[in-house]
Amino acid sequence: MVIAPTAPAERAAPLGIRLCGIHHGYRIGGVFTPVIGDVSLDIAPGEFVALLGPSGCGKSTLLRLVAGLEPPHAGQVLADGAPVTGPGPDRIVMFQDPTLYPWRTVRANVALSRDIAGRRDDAAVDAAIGMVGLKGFERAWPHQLSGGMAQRAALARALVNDPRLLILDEPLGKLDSLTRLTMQTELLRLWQKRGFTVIMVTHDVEEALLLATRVVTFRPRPAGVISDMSIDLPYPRHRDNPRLLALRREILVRLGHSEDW
Ligand SMILES: Nc1ncnc2c1ncn2[C@@H]1O[C@H](COP(=O)(O)OP(=O)(O)OP(=O)(O)O)[C@@H](O)[C@H]1O
Repeated sequence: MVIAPTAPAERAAPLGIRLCGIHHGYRIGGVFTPVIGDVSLDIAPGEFVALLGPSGCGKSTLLRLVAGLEPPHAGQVLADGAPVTGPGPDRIVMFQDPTLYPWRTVRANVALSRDIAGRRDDAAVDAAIGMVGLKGFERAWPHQLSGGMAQRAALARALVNDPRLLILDEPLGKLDSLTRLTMQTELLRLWQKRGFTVIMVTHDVEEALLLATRVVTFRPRPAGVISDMSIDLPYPRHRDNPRLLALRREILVRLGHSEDW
């Protein structure tokens, strides 16, 4: 297993997550529908874990449980051994849509979570903006940004509070393919530099294999783990690496796609 380089001493230590026998479901049209069925996973501090599975299988639901946005019906989510009972500043979620406030500048958007946390710190805001390459755009409004820049601003907002766990729900899903490649590199660089734990949902098997130390695949209705693979490939990874291509094929087959994909 490849773990991120050790974080500098002043950084908050990366968070370890343990999912113990998680069951969850929703009432849809008056009928209870199981969505997650007995999922257990152990995610070590500093790991970069990608979750893959068919649409609607419950990946985002699992992320919401880890974020503490809702409690599981059964089982437990533990963060560094302590039960997760609600959202916390150590576990930051980033969604597919950047959800920037249109009436706030880039700087004010990035500073927002810091303002809410009552920890005004101009240097931290500047550092986060610099880290995602938006220096010079602090005073821009969200409508003046490209899709990739808006997603960078959202990433800066996620990083400004020095998260111990970054929870990413298809964060690059709506970007064009070139911007997506740049953002993948950026995300990897930030993870290697900052050393936080990452749990990322993606639909892109190649993206999972380029970035993650571990790829977990799920079956649907209710979601259960099909496979859990450590990806022992050095960084930077190349999409045409034969080992990566073999893993890609293996994962696609496990997800029920034909071998000639
Ligand atoms: N708040 C909710 N109320 C009722 N049903 C919900 C709710 N959230 C999710 N579901 C249901 O739970 C199931 C899993 O949804 P979820 O968004 O977790 O899947 P997903 O794997 O992330 O899907 P996708 O890959 O398409 O984003 C779906 O059937 C969905 O209809």
